[in-house]
Amino acid sequence: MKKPIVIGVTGGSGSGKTSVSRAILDKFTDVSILLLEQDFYYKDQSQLPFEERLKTNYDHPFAFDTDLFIEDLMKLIRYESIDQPVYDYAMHTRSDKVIHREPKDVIIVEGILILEDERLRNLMDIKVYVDTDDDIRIIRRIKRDMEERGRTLDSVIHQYLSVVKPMHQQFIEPTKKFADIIIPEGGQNQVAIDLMTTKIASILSDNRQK
Ligand SMILES: Nc1ncnc2c1ncn2[C@@H]1O[C@H](COP(=O)(O)OP(=O)(O)O)[C@@H](O)[C@H]1O
Ligand SMILES: Nc1ccn([C@@H]2O[C@H](COP(=O)(O)O)[C@@H](O)[C@H]2O)c(=O)n1
Repeated sequence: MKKPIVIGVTGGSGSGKTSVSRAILDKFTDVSILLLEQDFYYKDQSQLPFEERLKTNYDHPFAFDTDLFIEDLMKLIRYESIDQPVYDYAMHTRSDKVIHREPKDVIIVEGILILEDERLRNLMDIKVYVDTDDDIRIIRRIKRDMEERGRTLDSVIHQYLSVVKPMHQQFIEPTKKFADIIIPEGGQNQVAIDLMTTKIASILSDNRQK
């Protein structure tokens, strides 16, 4: 039976997962690809006061609504559409909007903990870990969180040292062993992007001949 190709792209925060995923996406002009970000599936916390949401550990598997994420991914694999939740980083909760997404022949699933859950891993055809040094990741994160996610320098540093770093070591780094491909230094690794693109094109061509 026809089935979309599912590519998982993981790595630590700021490693370049989104940049790698977009670089792959940009390589395909004639095939439309769906990018499904795990971050959109952070649990809804609208019932909690804002001050309480600040205390959540966003780098622990419990922070995600993984059942909903799997449910939506399975629908896309069955070529059914989904209403994807939308996440607001400044408010630390889901927004009341959803985005209607149509299924595609290629799905890129991207996020810090996508290889942590065995059920998710089993849905992926290719698993990629973007491996970037911790110092580079924290520098990128400071810049991004201050420019795009409404954070202060002190809050980014405090969150990194108290939560992001230990959770990375406990939950994210160990998932490297599940990866088929480990890409050093994120989005600028053109050789890795080209290899991935060639592999995806070859699977697509095989699928068309079936
Ligand atoms: N190879 C790279 N060189 C320089 N900056 C990069 C590179 N890859 C990503 N970035 C920047 O670092 C930040 C985090 O990258 P992103 O792809 O969003 O990482 P992730 O999705 O893993 O958190 C972004 O602002 C992005 O523009
Ligand atoms: N309310 C939130 C939700 C998540 N985060 C942080 O986002 C990181 C994951 O996103 P990347 O794009 O960096 O992979 C994760 O490390 C969480 O700490 C947050 O700060 N606030």
